[in-house]
Amino acid sequence: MEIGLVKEWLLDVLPYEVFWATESGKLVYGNLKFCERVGYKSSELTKLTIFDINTTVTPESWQMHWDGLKKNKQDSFQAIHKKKTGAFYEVEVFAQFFSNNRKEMVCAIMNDISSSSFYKSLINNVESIAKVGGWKLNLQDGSLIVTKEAFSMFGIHNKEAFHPSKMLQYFKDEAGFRNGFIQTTRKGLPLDVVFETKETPSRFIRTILKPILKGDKVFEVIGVYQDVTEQTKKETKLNFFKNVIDNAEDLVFVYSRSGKLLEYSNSVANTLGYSKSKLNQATIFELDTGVTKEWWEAHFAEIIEKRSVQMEWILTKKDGTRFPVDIVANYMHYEGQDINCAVVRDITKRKERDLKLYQALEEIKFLKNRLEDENEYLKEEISGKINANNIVCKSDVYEKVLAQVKLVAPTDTTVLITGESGTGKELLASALHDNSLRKNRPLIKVNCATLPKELIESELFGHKKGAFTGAVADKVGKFTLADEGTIFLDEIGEMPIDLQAKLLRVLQEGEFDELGGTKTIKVNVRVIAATNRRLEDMIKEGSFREDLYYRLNVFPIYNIPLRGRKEDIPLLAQFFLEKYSAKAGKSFKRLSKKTINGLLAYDFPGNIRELENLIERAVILENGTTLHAGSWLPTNNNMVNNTNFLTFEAVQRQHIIKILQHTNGKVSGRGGAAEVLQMNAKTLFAKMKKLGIEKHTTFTG
Ligand SMILES: Nc1ncnc2c1ncn2[C@@H]1O[C@H](COP(=O)(O)OP(=O)(O)OP(=O)(O)O)[C@@H](O)[C@H]1O
Repeated sequence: MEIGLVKEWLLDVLPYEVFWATESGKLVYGNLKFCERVGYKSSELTKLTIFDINTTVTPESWQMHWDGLKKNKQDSFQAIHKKKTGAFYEVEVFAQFFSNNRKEMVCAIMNDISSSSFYKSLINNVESIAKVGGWKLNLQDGSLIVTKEAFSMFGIHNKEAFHPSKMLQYFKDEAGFRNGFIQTTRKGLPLDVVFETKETPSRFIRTILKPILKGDKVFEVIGVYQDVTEQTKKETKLNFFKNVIDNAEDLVFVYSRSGKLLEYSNSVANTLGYSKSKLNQATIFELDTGVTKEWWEAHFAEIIEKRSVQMEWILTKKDGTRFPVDIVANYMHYEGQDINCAVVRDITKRKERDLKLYQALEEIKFLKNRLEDENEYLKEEISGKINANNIVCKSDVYEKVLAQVKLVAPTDTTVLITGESGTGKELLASALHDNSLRKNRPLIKVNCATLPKELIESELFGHKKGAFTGAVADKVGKFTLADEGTIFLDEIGEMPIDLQAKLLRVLQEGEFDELGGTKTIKVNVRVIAATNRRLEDMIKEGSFREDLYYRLNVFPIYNIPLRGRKEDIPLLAQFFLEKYSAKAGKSFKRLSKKTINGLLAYDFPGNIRELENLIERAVILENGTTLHAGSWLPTNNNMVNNTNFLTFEAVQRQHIIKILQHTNGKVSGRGGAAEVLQMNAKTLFAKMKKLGIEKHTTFTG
């Protein structure tokens, strides 16, 4: 066998792919294995160039590669070859420069590394788990090898786009990336920087560039991209929290079990006044001389047991100033050691507030006690008796009145109660009845002033059907109703004179004649009469029968006006306050001293009724538990000036005068005041007399 044939045979049996190429890149030979791998026949192959096989190679890079090989004779690298079908595969190339018959040539011997799939897949897996992609850039021929993970990390599929000059567009800091690459390639400086991508949400890619030097020149760059988004975000979060802690007003101390200060917030240095270099070396025992080793051990044991302990403490600054703090000491176990993380809050302001609050509370307590004492005194002052008949009394004078009531009540004696309007005459009448043997029978009340004169008779004595026009049915009189009971004739002074005889007969004989009937009716009635008029004067005037007066005045009781028994005012006011407060759903409990003084200073022309109305109004107007003096409280001055406080009689007087002015002084007859007022002329005359309106008064103008 010829030597040449042996060589050729050898080239075909060796487990390597081999081809020869000329300076122009033309392929002049390919062994059987190479032809089989790329899928060309030997005859087809010799028509191809290196650019058909390795698509990343350009004429310029081939020339550089050729020159390098010519100089260095050999080189090894990885490359990607393209088959006739268009598929790519990776190879490890050992290139050797040689000349044959003066012809210069490159012999490339290739080992298919894509077949070592086990290692390849292992590397791929490791890369994808670690999120690490690698690449290698040959600066001489510009060839680039990129791992699968590196491609998929950026979603790129072709090498051109992976070149660092293109990759920079993926990062926000394009200039930083470009500079880093230039520094590595030109100055041989390695790079390890995290770049943020432009995507949303962005990722953080750790970029490592390692220059491979040949002599003093960088001929290759090995690059690593690592997706460190998660770590970076965690770090950012940690930094954020560290920032929060540093900027918090609270002081954060992290101590080891031995008492060494491991970490602290900025506020610690700022507040305590220590330098950071001092704090970095400090222990709890230096920072707080009050803490002993025993105490610290016990404290640590407690936080280990309870996980968190809260306490108040006094901290000392570097300059010796002391201030109160609130400490929450938390137990943590970190990197194999026990940690005390204490959050400390300055409570100076709170303590000052507490002190002020304490002082305020003390003052309130003092005022409360004083008020209670006052109230106690007031209660004592007004604590009189509210007897079974709801008659409030404290004054001795009124006690005497009540003693009279008590005395006469059980008898059948006729009682005449006199006194100003609103003094409680009706109340006394009720008390008389309730304390008599007749209490289980009715107490019939008749107000003679409110009844039209012509109706009083039938009201008192009843009538038979047809007794007078309008008597459409029989009517039982009040005397009949009060049989076995009591009749209370209020405003007895208003009783028409012609009826007084009939009344006298009932009083004397216990009988009367029915109006329009034939029968004489016998009744057993106790009579209690009341008047605010001076009946003696009326007798003199001839408008009240003297005999009736004596018959009524068997047992006179004079009801004292309120201004004559002022001691009763506080008690009465309290009684009405409670009554109307409950009624109005308010919470009044007491009257202020000023209110009581105001009430005592007032004369109460309207007597107890006026006081009652006043308190009722005040309860509506005011709020609280104590009734304070307000605009509702009258004075004797405004009583005179204020027309709002005109008495009922004054209003009646004004009204009658107004009408008389209108009728030119005419009282009775057509167009007279009695007709306008729809009342009996005699009644009006009586009223006028009572109110001091003289007949001869000129009413014109
Ligand atoms: N001692 C008292 N204790 C409690 N309430 C009282 C007392 N005296 C009077 N009152 C109350 O004052 C109001 C007026 O009383 P009363 O109607 O008995 O007076 P009066 O003298 O009959 O008035 P008038 O002459 O105008 O009919 C009533 O609501 C009554 O309950």
